[in-house]
Amino acid sequence: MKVILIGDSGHARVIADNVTSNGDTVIARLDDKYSELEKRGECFYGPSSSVHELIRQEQAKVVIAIGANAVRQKIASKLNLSEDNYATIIHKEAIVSPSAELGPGTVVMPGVIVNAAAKVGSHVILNTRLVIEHDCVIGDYAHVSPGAMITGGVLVGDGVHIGAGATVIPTKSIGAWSTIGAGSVVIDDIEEHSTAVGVPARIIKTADQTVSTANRKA
Ligand SMILES: CC(=O)SCCNC(=O)CCNC(=O)[C@H](O)C(C)(C)COP(=O)(O)OP(=O)(O)OC[C@H]1O[C@@H](n2cnc3c(N)ncnc32)[C@H](O)[C@@H]1OP(=O)(O)O
Repeated sequence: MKVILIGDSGHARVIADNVTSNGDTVIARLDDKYSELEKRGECFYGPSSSVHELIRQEQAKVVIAIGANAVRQKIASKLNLSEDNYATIIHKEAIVSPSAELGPGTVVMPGVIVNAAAKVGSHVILNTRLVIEHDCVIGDYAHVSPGAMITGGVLVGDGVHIGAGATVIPTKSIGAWSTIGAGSVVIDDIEEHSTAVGVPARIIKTADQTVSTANRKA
């Protein structure tokens, strides 16, 4: 498979490694820091607007290789490609249950385990060595960071960022576009657009306010 990466930063370099781990080839790195499409060696570099031309010319699939969830969503909306135009990239050293589902544009890094009947949406990042346990549902544009442990039956909303090494206990829900701090342990449902940190995780920010330290539960 030929793959076009949208984005040309550190995250894109990691995804390029994932692509080549399977014997596939990155044929283009598109980023709006480039003004014109040009070929250097075997790879095209150019602005993201070149993507439509390259898909037609090269019969390639696309991955939006940008770490920020909201930016990934914005670019997907702007490109307006069909689901078929996106690749799902699974590193050869990840373990994905045959009964799990992964959406288009989703990337699965080395050492990840996705267990039975998990449903992972589109344009999701499942980062290095995390675990998504059985029956979890992970929304579109979510990013689960390295080493996180998402236990059985957890619901992770669209656009959620779960920090490195965080744990979510079984059947809890993380509302859309919330952030869980690195190393936190989520033992309660977390409402949308919140930031929660600590062990156990407590909400420190909501969509329209910052919860003062004094008001947080001990
Ligand atoms: C390959 C890769 O690199 S993937 C990237 C993975 N990235 C991550 O895991 C980063 C996750 N991000 C975090 O943990 C961040 O600290 C966030 C998003 C939770 C909070 O960031 P900010 O909104 O900037 O909060 P800020 O740094 O101002 O901290 C606010 C308070 O929360 C506390 N806090 C922040 N993060 C944490 C945490 N992870 N655990 C416990 N407490 C925390 C701070 O000590 C501070 O407490 P105080 O008000 O009592 O002083």
